Amino acid sequence: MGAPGPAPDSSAHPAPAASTSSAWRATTAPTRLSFRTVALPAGVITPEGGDGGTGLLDLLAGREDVVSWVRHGRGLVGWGQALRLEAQGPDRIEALRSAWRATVYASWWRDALVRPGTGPVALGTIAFSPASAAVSVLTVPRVLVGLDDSGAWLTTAVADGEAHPELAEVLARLRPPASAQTDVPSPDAPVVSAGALLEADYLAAVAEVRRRIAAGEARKVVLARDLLVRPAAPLATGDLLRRLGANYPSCWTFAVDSTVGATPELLVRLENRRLASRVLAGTARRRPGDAATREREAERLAQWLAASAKNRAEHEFARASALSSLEPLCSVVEAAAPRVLTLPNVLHLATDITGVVAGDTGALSLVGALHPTAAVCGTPTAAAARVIAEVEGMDRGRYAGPVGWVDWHGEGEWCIALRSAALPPGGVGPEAPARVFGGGGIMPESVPADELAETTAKMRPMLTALGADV
Ligand SMILES: C=C(O[C@H]1C=CC=C(C(=O)O)[C@@H]1O)C(=O)O
Repeated sequence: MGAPGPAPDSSAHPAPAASTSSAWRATTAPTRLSFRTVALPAGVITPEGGDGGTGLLDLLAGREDVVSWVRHGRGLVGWGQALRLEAQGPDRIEALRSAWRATVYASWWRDALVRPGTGPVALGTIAFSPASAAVSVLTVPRVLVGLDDSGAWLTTAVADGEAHPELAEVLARLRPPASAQTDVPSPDAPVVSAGALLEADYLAAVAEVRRRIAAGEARKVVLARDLLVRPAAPLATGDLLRRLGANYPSCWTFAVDSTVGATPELLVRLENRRLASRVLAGTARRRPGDAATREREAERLAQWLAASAKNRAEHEFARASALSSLEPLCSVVEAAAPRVLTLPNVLHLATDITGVVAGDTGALSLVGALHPTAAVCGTPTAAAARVIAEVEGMDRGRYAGPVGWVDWHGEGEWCIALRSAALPPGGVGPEAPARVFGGGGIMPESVPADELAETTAKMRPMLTALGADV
């Protein structure tokens, strides 16, 4: 791996030291990129849009080929691709971590803001299983727009030696045409069909997992299913994301390499060596209805969930697996008492974890240590993964895998790709179905029909964004 070339100006940040162990280094020399971050004028991008400003997700109206990481209107959106790193197999997370580090080492950047998400950033989506046919990817968009409480910025990434686009040119493209701003849902319902398993087969699969748990093969197994959804008319990925962001503002509305969703589960955020994680497991499903009825129902469900022995035990497995993965990598880890998280479609038992990482452990190393937690796999991990592989009947692809972003010094934010879908390349339409996923933790006392209904409730964010009435 070569040493960095001459800095284009003295404000460029020095690159961190090169990685010494890397499957990546053996195969290819890292690409040299040039990044430039500039602050955007106040009011151009606003959390809610409107008032003369544009919301981050509004920038994606009508677009394919987008990336998104937005919560409460803040985060990152982008388009184009300056670099794509791919990996597969058991070492996929470490290979991506190492390849990104080598890329950063070879690259240059200007960034006077130096805030989380400014400067070099890659967004990633990682397959759930080491045996998956789906590739795990880190992608560097050519244009990335960010917004936090201090304001908005724009990062452009080009190959080293290539000119960055003129700022005026990019700013002119930041306001999509008015025609693209209006989301007109198709009046016709999408066609929804079974994925790997018919509903009856899923009920049988839950019963089979219960039987295996009773036989002592595992203590908890997270089983999932998929549906194929063909909207009546083509739907741009950017418009799908705007619907998800509007309906589930407290979730992370994400899109990376055609993996899209609105997830409530934070795998790990690393900022200034401090980490945060939010473990979710244990669910009560909400019914559609008017606001007042739903609010009363949510209070009742919250009490029920907090007292449910089955859900508390299910949650405890997930909480314990996250803590035991983090402890060896941290100088301090603390977990709050479980609480109830209320979302528009479901309620979950939630544990907030905070900690301080030891040494120079980065976000992707934490992701590698945490994945798969018992929130998406089960307990014990290897036994549960074996049962999933034998009973679920599908390759999960990137569903239930890590999704998020990493910056130049290895910090960033990663969630679990739940409430998600795999979109076909080129976007979803009548001939090109979205594959929507949902799962749930199976415990000895699980009732198959309840577990099936729970998966449907968890699919609701994607199904309604695709135009289905559930
Ligand atoms: C596996 C999923 O949810 C997990 C996260 C929260 C609650 C869960 C549960 O109660 O089963 C699951 O562990 C999913 O949404 O597909």
